[in-house]
Amino acid sequence: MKREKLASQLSADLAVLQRKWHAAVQSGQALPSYEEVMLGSLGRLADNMALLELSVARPGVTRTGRYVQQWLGDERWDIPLDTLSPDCAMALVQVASSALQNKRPYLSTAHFVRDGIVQKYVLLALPTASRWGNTLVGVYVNEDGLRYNLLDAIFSSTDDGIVSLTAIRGSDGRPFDFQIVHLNEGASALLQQSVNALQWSLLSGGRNFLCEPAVMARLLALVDSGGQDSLSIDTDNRNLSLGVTAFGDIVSLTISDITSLKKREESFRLLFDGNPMPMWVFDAATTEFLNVNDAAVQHYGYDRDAFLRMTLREIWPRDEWAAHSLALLQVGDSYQSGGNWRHLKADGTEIQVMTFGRRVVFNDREGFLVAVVDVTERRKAEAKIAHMAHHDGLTNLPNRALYQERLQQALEQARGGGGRVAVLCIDLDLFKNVNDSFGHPMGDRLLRCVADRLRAQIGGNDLVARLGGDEFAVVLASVASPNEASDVAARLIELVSAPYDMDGLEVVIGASIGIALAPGDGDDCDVLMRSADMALYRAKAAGGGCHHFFEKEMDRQAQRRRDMERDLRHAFARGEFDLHYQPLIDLAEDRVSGFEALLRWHHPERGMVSPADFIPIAEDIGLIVGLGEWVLRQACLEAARWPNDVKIAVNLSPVQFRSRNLVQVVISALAQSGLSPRRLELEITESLFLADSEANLATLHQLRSLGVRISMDDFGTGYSSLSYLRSFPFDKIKIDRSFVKDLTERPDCLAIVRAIAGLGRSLNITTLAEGVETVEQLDALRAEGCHEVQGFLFSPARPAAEIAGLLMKFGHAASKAA
Ligand SMILES: Nc1nc2c(ncn2[C@@H]2O[C@H](COP(=O)(O)O[C@H]3[C@@H](O)[C@H](n4cnc5c(=O)[nH]c(N)nc54)O[C@@H]3COP(=O)(O)O)[C@@H](O)[C@H]2O)c(=O)[nH]1
Repeated sequence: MKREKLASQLSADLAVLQRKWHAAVQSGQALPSYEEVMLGSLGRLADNMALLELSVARPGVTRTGRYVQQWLGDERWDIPLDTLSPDCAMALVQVASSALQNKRPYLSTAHFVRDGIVQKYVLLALPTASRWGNTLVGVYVNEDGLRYNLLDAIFSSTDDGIVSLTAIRGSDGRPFDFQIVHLNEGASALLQQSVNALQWSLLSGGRNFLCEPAVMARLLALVDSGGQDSLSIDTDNRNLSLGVTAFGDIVSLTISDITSLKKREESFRLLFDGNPMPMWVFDAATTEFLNVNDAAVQHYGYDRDAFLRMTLREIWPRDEWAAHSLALLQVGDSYQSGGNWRHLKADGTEIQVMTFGRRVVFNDREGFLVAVVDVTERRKAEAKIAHMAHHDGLTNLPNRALYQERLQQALEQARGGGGRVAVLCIDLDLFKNVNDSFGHPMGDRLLRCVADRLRAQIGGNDLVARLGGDEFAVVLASVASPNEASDVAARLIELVSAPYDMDGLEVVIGASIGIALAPGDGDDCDVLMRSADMALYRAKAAGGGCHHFFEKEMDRQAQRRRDMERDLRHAFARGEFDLHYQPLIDLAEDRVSGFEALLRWHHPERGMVSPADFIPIAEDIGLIVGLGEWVLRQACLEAARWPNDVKIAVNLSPVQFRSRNLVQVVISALAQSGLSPRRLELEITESLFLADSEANLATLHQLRSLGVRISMDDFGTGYSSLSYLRSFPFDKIKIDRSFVKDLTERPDCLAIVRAIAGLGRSLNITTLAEGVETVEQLDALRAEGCHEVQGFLFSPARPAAEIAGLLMKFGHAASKAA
């Protein structure tokens, strides 16, 4: 019967039976009666029915229709289930049990294999109750028409080729050819011919790889010997694997395309053998090396054969045997060594490695494929970087970071044990001179020598560090008393001050040391270091070559200085600065020849702060550059309002020269104010020549070439005032007021003033005496031939608003007006 017809009859039968069952159910009863459902009225359907009784000692099929008898292959009635074929028994029991459990009809399907053919059956179980009180299940069984060949299904489910051959024997009884009796689609694809073309064909007449004489010979040999064989065939860029089994004259072939597998193997081999990273496979149980690549042979230095006779243990340093073995026991299917392991090379050198392993089967042995990264150089570099992070590159002494770490530790220990810690800040005296005179390479050598001497003295828990430049520091982790710290400081000063032999050149420097103690001078690193720094400042101020302990007063001074710095930074924006002007008197003409602009700071709380106090601070914090520019512009603007023959003198700080745009600022101030350059005098001090004098001289020349006049202020107070007169053509020398002050009482001062005035005359430089307070001083200066004077005798510096009055007062006969 056609499948469609079978299917429609099947669904009609199922519908009838279910309707019948439901119609037979009486109200109040769980199951309909057996008699109602099964007896009398089933007609054609009775052929497909089996009656099951499960609730008895030996469950079985009590009645069967004709169709069911064929299905069971058993025509008896009352067949115990355990004597039925298992597939039928299981299908019946499952559907009947489900129906009884649910107390309603239960539909199920089952597949059965008969003569290699798979058939699908539908089973409908109808639970009923017999009048004798037992339950009986009627099971309708019918085929749904779907059948297929099991072997074909299996064969076609694989891409592998399956071919059955039968040997053809000649008259001599020997096999000489084969006929293909069966093949699947996979074989057809691999042999590149259709199933129809191949089936029943002779291999001898074929054109595929099975027909190759070498293959045929192997197949024929196997017919004789029986058993199994396997062949590898490379054809048409494909790698094929042939499995052959002979049963008498029947030869069964399985053909697999292993091209991609081969490629994978090849890539693996390439990855392993040609890998620049050392790799090996070792046996998981014995740790024997099963394979090693060229990189491993080269890197470790064992020759391949020796390597393959070794176990892992032989490349482990003895002290790591236990740790290595334990780690191996704990690895899973893959591992990556967390830390570094050490391995031994053939020449006995140790390397640090990281290993990456994966469990593999190699030549049928369980093992691990391992890749090794030699991190020896990386670790050395890391160690070097770590060292560099904590050490000074020049002297190899600990640096500030390590110093602070150690100081912190010492403080914590002292806190716990009640000890005392001393911090010694060391600054070299005269080191700058060596650097300036002999150059930086010599300076560097000297620093290394100093470091060596300090290192030789400071050891144990104590530490000496270089903090930068010529600054060193010592932490004495435990000192019994301040005296002990003082003794160490004195010893270090003596040590550092001993002469250094630099290639036959004797170099002498000194050292100053500031000492701070904890507890007392500070409880944490920063405070303690600051305290030691303040003490060092005091030692330096005392002339160097000595040590000084921190005192609380230093802290107060430092605080005052910090306050001043803070206030100074805001003073400009708050408009707290002002310029006052002090008249300069020309003695020959007896009139005001100009004014010196002097900066004033009106502090909101402190009142008037002297420039002598705040200008050095403004210089230190770099504020003087902006402030000096403001002074210059302001003074030029003011002077532009004065008569044309009245000059303006403006003080310049050496720091302003460092800014390198001083000339531009002067040009701009002149242009902005319209003041003639001839009316501007710039006052500089000798300190300008102490550093970078070449550049500063060049700037001075540029300024002078603008037409601006240059005065040397505070003349006579520096170390080599006279020599500076040779280096630059000054327009004016201002004789320092310290000489003027005692002019009339001290012959030496008079002699100095006389000498400077004479110098001025012979070099054609105007001389001005500062700080003239008395008529006697004025007379003496006039007698010595000074050209100009300035001082309280005439007027202190006054605000701009009073200039007109001063000019009026001293415009003519100034000396008389004073
Ligand atoms: N770079 C800059 N320096 C400046 C500026 N303004 C001032 N200064 C420098 O500050 C120092 C102190 O100045 P100051 O307190 O203003 O003192 C000046 C005069 O007031 C003082 N003077 C003048 N006559 C007398 C006197 O008869 N007796 C006496 N005891 N003092 C007197 O001398 C100072 C002027 O000195 P000098 O500059 O050397 O001519 C001082 O060094 C100023 O230079 C500035 O804007 N920039």
